[in-house]
Amino acid sequence: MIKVGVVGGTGYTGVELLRLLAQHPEVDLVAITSRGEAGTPVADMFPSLRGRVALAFSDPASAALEKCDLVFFATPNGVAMQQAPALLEAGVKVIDLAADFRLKDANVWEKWYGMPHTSQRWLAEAVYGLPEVNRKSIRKASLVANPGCYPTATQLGFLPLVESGCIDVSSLIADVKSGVSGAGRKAETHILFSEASDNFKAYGVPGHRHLPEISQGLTLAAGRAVGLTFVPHLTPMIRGIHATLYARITREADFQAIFEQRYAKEPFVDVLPPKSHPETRSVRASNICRIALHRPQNGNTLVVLSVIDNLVKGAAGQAVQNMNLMFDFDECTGLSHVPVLP
Ligand SMILES: NC(=O)C1=CN([C@@H]2O[C@H](COP(=O)(O)OP(=O)(O)OC[C@H]3O[C@@H](n4cnc5c(N)ncnc54)[C@H](OP(=O)(O)O)[C@@H]3O)[C@@H](O)[C@H]2O)C=CC1
Ligand SMILES: CC(=O)N[C@@H](CCC(=O)OP(=O)(O)O)C(=O)O
Repeated sequence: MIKVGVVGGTGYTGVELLRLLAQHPEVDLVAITSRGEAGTPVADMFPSLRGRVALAFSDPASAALEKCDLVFFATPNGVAMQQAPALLEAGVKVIDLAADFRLKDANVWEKWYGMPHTSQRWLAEAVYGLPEVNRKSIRKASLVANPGCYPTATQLGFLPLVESGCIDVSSLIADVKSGVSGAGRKAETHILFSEASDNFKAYGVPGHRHLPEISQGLTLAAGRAVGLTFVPHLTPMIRGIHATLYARITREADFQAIFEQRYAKEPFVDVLPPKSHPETRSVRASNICRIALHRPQNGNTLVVLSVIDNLVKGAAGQAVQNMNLMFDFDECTGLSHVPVLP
């Protein structure tokens, strides 16, 4: 068993982590922090965890996190880069669910996140936690930067094509929809029930902070700079991401076979039969990404459909998958739930 702490246990990714960790046979949860709720039993705030998590929230300053083998940060952007280095220097492994260690260039980080990076040493050491790309490095990492939710669905959908050399990587288009839990648990007007339900809108069209993260990953996969148009949308559902991805063919190939071969050994990527239409509810509460490929009217545009649960493969589940790799557990431990319908 490993001793695990969670910094930021009151947000949606925090409680999703607790749901998964409470059922993980190799994990002993020893600390869950909240500054605002210190002293409150976790199960008082989240009755779904009654009988499964006996801890109370503790203040991060007094939580003895340095006694853990692994600490997850499920905190807003900018927190882990301040608090994780001391733990890492004490030999504790860290997985950050926020964006602090995702962008390799500190100038790009500052441009998109509006604050200087305070831990460039650990930024250089961090491994981007997309197991389908970096499995070997994740196994040896002390610090894993867990990918964002839109970047997970988008990169998994584009990767086989970008790696194949058979598409024009300068004209990629990602039209992606997210459920409202993607915005977190904080009180904000645009995610009030009467604003977000029975409504649908694009946002961040001039530039969203996941654009540089997706571009960074696809550029590495392509071996040259990619050109990407990324448009996120807010949909009136709670969980789920649906990415509709467009790529122009430059060389003919059996694209369905390319996808099937690329993900043949991936436990959490399911390539559907040709012409399928994956639904977000087919992955709800699971760590699975389902992908389907289309070639409308046999033209020269490929359309890839990629769905995930933003809180699981897009956040907490992928973080547990990374933990399994870092501690040499079976990669699927604690992650074999069947999706929830309806
Ligand atoms: N929602 C999603 O689908 C996804 C979210 N993410 C990322 O995961 C991270 C967490 O998001 P989400 O779960 O929505 O959480 P919230 O942002 O709603 O919650 C943040 C948590 O962090 C704690 N916290 C806030 N500030 C500090 C601080 N300075 N020091 C210590 N703890 C702090 C809060 O508790 P308290 O203030 O009481 O200490 C709370 O428990 C974010 O960076 C988000 O971008 C990533 C992928 C998907
Ligand atoms: C629907 C919604 O609002 N989604 C969030 C992105 C999800 C997220 O938390 O991303 P990071 O981990 O990179 O911060 C947004 O667009 O800001």
